[in-house]
Amino acid sequence: MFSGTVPRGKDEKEDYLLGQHLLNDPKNRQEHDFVVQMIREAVEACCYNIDIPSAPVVYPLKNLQHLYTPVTATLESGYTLLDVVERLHPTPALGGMPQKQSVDYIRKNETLNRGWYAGPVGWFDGHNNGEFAVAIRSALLQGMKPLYLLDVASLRILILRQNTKKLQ
Ligand SMILES: C=C(O[C@H]1C=CC=C(C(=O)O)[C@@H]1O)C(=O)O
Repeated sequence: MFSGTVPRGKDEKEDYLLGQHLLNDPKNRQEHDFVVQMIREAVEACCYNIDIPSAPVVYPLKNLQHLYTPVTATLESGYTLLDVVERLHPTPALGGMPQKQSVDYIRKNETLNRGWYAGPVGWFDGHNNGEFAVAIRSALLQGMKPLYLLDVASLRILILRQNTKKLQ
């Protein structure tokens, strides 16, 4: 799970300092922890063998660095991948918290229409194989003309495969 962002530095030293600043920034750490705790509660309802590190690490991408906490768990029998997706989306990183009140508040008060801002996208089969990601800041194109264009990025929140039965 990714939440908390800084840019990459222009050289190795600046890159490291930015990453360390992110890692030690109380606001980003608290927000990250809100998401981790929500994910913990969501997977506890349908998984066991839940493994969540006590602290995030800095995860560098091409232009950004994020705080990253990998979450792994095994799905209880009787549940499907969609049960997990339903419980996880939207995390506080996307919809705020408490979930219902903040999503209601955003819908009521935000003047911008987010359109297809965020949603789980993926696949599953009848054997509980599958993989889902949260697509965020998506564009809806009609021809080549954007109807909604916020930016394009994606955030992978979970993977489930029958051979490992792991959720990440
Ligand atoms: C919700 C967004 O980003 C999420 C994904 C990566 C880092 C995030 C952050 O820095 O908080 C967000 O959780 C967004 O860009 O609209």
